[in-house]
This record gives sequence, structure tokens and C-alpha cells, in this order.
Amino acid sequence: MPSRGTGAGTRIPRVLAIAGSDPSGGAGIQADLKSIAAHGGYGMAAITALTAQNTRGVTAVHVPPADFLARQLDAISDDITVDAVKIGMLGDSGVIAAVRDWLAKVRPAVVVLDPVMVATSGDRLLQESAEAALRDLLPLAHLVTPNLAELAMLLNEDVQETWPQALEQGRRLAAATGTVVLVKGGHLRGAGCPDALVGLPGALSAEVVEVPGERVDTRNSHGTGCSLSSAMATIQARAGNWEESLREAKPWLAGALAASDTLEVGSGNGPVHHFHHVAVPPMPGAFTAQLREDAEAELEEIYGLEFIGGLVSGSLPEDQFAYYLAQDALYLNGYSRVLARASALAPTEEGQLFWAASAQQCLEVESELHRSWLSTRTVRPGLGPVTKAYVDHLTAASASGSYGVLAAAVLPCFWLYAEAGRTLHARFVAAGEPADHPYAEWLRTYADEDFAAATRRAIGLVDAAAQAAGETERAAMAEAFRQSCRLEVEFFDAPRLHA
Ligand SMILES: Nc1ncnc2c1ncn2[C@@H]1O[C@H](COP(=O)(O)OP(=O)(O)OP(=O)(O)O)[C@@H](O)[C@H]1O
Ligand SMILES: Cc1ncc(CO)c(N)n1
Repeated sequence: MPSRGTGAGTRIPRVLAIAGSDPSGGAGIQADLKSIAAHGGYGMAAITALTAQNTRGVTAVHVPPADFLARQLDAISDDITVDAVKIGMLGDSGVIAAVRDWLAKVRPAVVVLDPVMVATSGDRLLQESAEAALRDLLPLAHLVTPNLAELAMLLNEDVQETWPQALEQGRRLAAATGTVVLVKGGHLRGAGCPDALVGLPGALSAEVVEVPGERVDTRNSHGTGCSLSSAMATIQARAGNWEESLREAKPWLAGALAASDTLEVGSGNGPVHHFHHVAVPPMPGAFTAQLREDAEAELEEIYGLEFIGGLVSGSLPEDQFAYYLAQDALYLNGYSRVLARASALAPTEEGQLFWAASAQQCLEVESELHRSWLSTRTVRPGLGPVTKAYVDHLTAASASGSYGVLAAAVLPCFWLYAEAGRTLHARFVAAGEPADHPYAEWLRTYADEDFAAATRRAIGLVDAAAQAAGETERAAMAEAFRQSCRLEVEFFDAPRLHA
């Protein structure tokens, strides 16, 4: 019967999986629903059988009365337009008859039949006595997706081990059933893992349309067949072209196999990662916690600098301190402009206010530096090399077009300064706050609680930006942050080198 096999144009295809349940979530309807969702479909499931299985194998199968499956199917089609159907595990001939009757009545636009007989683990999922009934069901499908063993069984032939022989079998099955056959190379030996669509003349752009693929080196192949057939049904409902559907589904499945290790599900043949292509935003606080961990080395370096040691003990040569203050004033002026840009780009009013207030505060600190520290000292004017490199880096971040990158770039000046200030002040206090210490006043200002509070708010804003960002932007944020941390270290070391 089926001449169409296209449901092209449906925006969110309503896709029904008629299949068995795999409670471990890797195969069966659980895989089908994930695969349908991963391809933008609305998934439905009429359950043919319950299995007790995990990644190691199937321990029990329960097939409910076929009448009840018929009730499920009618409940769906009485109310809902079904754009595509994917058929998986059927269990026995009673179930097959119920599905056949329903297909003949409803005639869905797209029917993909995965002739499931044996699980990846080797356990039977279709009674041997039902194999003939399954063969009779094939002409009601638009696409059949057998693996090599299923292909041979459907033709009553031996299992083929070479790809050309398998394609020949595909041709024979297409001729016998009138449906398009997807011959799958998953069980071939060798580095390649091709799939091919085989159809009667006129059904496809060629009699055999092969889509090559590399073999992914993993044992996590549980549910690949289910996932592929559901993907094909969903994409076909949208695109109306089997070749296009396979060209989209196959690389997705290869990605799902390649990312399967990240799931860590079970100790046998694990499932594939259906949503490997969807970026998951970090948990609140996780991004900045990682930044802080990354910054630990720089912070330790700062504590070990000669300049910092001299600043705490009071032995720092005056000319180095003066150089530092003069460069800090220059830096703060540039930093203020960059913070004003962060305010302009901030996605929330809270962020806008915070960065604007910080920009203003920077200018106030700068003028205070000139008034109380620099007015009594002779300093060489001019932008030092590190100051220039740091301001250039911040300016580049502000021109990057990414608010997240800019916010991450300005963060170390808050964060490392607040941490270093607190630690240095604690050391000064531990030394008994000597009255004749030349830098006592400076050490006291940087342990300020207001500055620590502002730092916490800056961290929160960067974290929020990271959650809103995509993976690429987050990586750029981390890089901008690390670069600023490096420059913080160099800034404290600059007086020793350039004063
Ligand atoms: N190691 C692999 N690397 C890349 N693709 C693979 C790999 N194993 C299987 N595939 C792909 O997975 C899909 C399913 O193929 P396979 O021949 O394994 O079917 P199956 O035996 O029905 O699957 P299942 O393991 O779910 O029973 C095909 O597109 C195949 O090319
Ligand atoms: C329920 C179910 N359907 C299909 C397969 C084939 O992978 C499986 N293992 N379990």
C-alpha cells in the first residue's frame, strides 16, 4: 500500500513509537522518545512489551494482551494526528496483528519499521514463531531498518559479512516488500561503519544511496538501532526525503556514540548520549568556582613576589612603591572606562548600576591616589609596559561584543585584589601592625569590607553571564579571565622590573 512515506512540512512532527520498554533507558521506547525529542519532534509511545533489562542484558519479558495495545493505539489516533510512526519490539504474533490492523486503518504518512528480533546483548525480543508475521508486516512500512542479522532472517538467507553482499540482500528485500530498506553497517568488521538506503527504481535518487561513516570506538551501542529509526521517522516527517533524513541522523548518532562515555550508565554495553548536541548551562556558582580554582596558581605567585614581600614587611624601596601607585592611577583610569562599557552592555539594570557605580568609584580612587599619595612623590610619568598590556587586554575584551567576556576580564581586578588585600592585611596584623611601617595606611585600605562585598557582586554577575552564554562564549570568558589573572601577577611584579 504505502506510496507516500512523506509528511513534509510539519513543524513539530507528532511521532508515535510503538515499541517495548527498556527500564534502563538506553533502548526501546525510552530511547525512541529521547531521539524524537532530540530531533525536534513531539514523542508518543504505545507500549508493546515490558522488558526487565539493563546494559548487560534482558532478564525477563512481559507482553501484555494485544487487545490492550489496540486500545492504546486507538486512544492516540482517535484524538491526535500522527505524523510519523516508528515500530520497534513487537514480541509476538498477537501484537503484530494488532499493529497491522491499526496501520491498515489509520495509514500514517510515515512508517518506519525496525524489525527488532534480538537485543545487542543477544537476548531474543521476538518469538521465533512470530517471524513470519513480521515479514508480512513489512509492506505496510515505508522504511525498514534491519541490522545484518535481521536482514538475513527476513529473507531466510545466511548473514552476510561483506558490505556489497549486504547491499545485495537489501536490494532483494526492497524488491520483495516494495519498501525502502536502510541497510546498517553497525555489525560489519573494520574501521568504516556505512549505512545505505536501498529502494526500488524511482524510490530514491539512485537504487543504492550510501552514507559512509567512521566507526566510533566504543562498546556503548545499546539502543543505536532504536535511536536511528526514531530519528529517521522524525526527520522524515519534517523533510520528506529519506536521503536527507539519513544524512542528518547518521552524524548525530555518531556524535551520540562518541559522547556516550560521559553518561556513565551501567557496566555493560551502555547507552548513547541522545542530547550530546545540546549545551547544558553550568549550575549556579559552578563557573566562577572553576575560575577561582584556575586563579589559585596566580594568587600563590602574587604572594611569592618580592614586591609583595617588601610591601608587607615595609622593606619595599620607596621608588618601587611610587612607580606602583603611579601605574595604578593610570590603570584605574582605563579600567573605569572599561567598567562603564560593561554597564552599557549589562543585560540587567542591576548589572548596569553595579558596573556604573564601580566605574565611578575607580575614578574617585584614582583622584584620591593623586591627592594623598602621588602629590608628595616624584614619579616618572608615562604608561608602563604591563599597565599598557593590561588596559589593552581589557579594551579588547570590551570590543569583543560579548558582555560575558568583558565581565570575566574585569573580574580578577576585583577578585585577586580583594583576596590579596585581605591576606596581606592579615599578615600585617599578625606582625603587630608596627607603628613606623611606611605602607601601613595602604595595607589598611585594601582590606576594606565594602570592596569585598563589591567583589561578591561582580562574581555573581559573571556567573549569571556564564549561565546565559553558550559553550564557545563561556570558553572565551574563562580565557579572558585567566589572561587578566596573568596580568595581575605581572602588574605586581612590574615595579621590580620597570621602576
Ligand atoms: N561503532 C559505531 N560507530 C558508528 N556508528 C555505529 C557504530 N555502531 C553502530 N553504528 C550505527 O548505528 C546504527 C545502528 O546500527 P546497527 O547495525 O548496530 O543496528 P542494530 O543492531 O539494530 O542496533 P542495536 O544495537 O540497537 O540493536 C547504524 O546507523 C550504524 O551505522
Ligand atoms: C525494548 C527493547 N527494544 C529494542 C531493543 C533493541 O536494542 C532492546 N534492547 N529493548
